[in-house]
Amino acid sequence: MDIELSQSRVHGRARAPPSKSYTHRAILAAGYSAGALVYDPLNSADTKATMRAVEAFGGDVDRDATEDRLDVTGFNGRPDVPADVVDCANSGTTMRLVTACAALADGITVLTGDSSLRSRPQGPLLDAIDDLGGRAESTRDNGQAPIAIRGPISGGSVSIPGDVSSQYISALLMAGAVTEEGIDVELETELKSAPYVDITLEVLEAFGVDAEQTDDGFSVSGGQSYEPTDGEYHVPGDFSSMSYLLAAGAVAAEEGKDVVVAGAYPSAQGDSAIVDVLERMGADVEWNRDDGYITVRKSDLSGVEVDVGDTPDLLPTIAVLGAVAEGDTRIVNCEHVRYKETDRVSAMAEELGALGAAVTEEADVLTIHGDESELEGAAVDGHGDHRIVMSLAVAALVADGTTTVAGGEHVDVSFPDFFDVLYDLGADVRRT
Ligand SMILES: O=C(O)C1=C[C@@H](OP(=O)(O)O)[C@@H](O)[C@H](O)C1
Ligand SMILES: C=C(OP(=O)(O)O)C(=O)O
Repeated sequence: MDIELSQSRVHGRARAPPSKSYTHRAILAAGYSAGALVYDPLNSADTKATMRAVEAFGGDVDRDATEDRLDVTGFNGRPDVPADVVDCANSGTTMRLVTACAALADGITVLTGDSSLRSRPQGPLLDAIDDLGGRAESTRDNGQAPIAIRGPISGGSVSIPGDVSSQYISALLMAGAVTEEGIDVELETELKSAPYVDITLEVLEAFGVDAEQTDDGFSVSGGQSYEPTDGEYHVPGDFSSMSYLLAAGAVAAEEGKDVVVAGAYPSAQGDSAIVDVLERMGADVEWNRDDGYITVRKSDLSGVEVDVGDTPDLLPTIAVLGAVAEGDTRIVNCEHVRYKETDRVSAMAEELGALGAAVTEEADVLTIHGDESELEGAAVDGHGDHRIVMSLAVAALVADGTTTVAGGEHVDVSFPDFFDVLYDLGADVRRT
């Protein structure tokens, strides 16, 4: 589906969707338990893949739309061997978290996904499962899905690189809690995307599971049970999704009016750093942490340097801000952002370039030269990636004329009603 957007001004109040990262973990943690209620879940293509996986392992996930809740019957720490191949669709989080869960089952689980997911790196996690006494193989022997995992593992110690995906560590910690021996993870390199492991630790704690950071990595003891307080868990709002709405306000809010984003309570999400990035760029932004909302007005932005080591998902949003700002915006420490649904470093360089931005791409750095950028409406491609689509839609609000973004349907991965929210804020947006 193509989305046509014309230069627009926006204002008003919006609510960001619930956090994708917390929802995945809450659904799987509820699966590891005897059963739990997950309130305010994100219902999106990616989180549905995790729901399907919990069902494949013998659990059950029922959606109660009136209560905005998922009623999860768990498999109580002992996943069945799935009766069929598990399709993780476009979701890296699902594939990684489910790989470690599959290693607990007494048999073989086969995981696959769409063509994007089948090109993303799984090798380090497969090696870790092997080292823990299971068998894990890529069917094409290239470290990518489809993958086959044979369990059961009983825990142990393992070392793993930290600079490919933090999801490997989250996966091992979640599964390790219900092994006999527990799992110690030693990091072979510096950890990228570290706040996502903090999110895992926060959800584990909410489900009564102890896990901790150690001098050289992370550790979880075995023999634990997942039991959330009062049998329920509440998912907070998603700061990665909020970043598009905040960026829209910063570059395109109507004169004298603001964009207010609700659902913004503090949590372990590294992507709340978007507020700090906007402030550093000179945006007029205020975060009321107690009441959970962020207010932003249009302001003149200046280029800054941003290290996205902890916050890879912010790269597309920051790149768009950079194209509107004065001077250079240097996004550094971004090599791991190439291992996402698409290579987001090169996708943003290409598509912002098509809109008239001047961009320099290096292996680990993306520089947007705001002074040499004049955004003009054009036909751009979302590269089948929800974050590329949403960030290009923000760029389209300031580009002269009309922009067409191909692949608008991919927002269903993390923010299914993104275009409705943008429309309600006043954007001139049409599905074609
Ligand atoms: O664990 C998670 O929920 C996520 C971790 C990050 O991936 P990496 O750890 O692979 O960088 C992030 O990019 C992804 O959107 C969600
Ligand atoms: C990379 C992302 O998710 P995942 O790794 O779960 O596919 C994302 O949402 O930007």
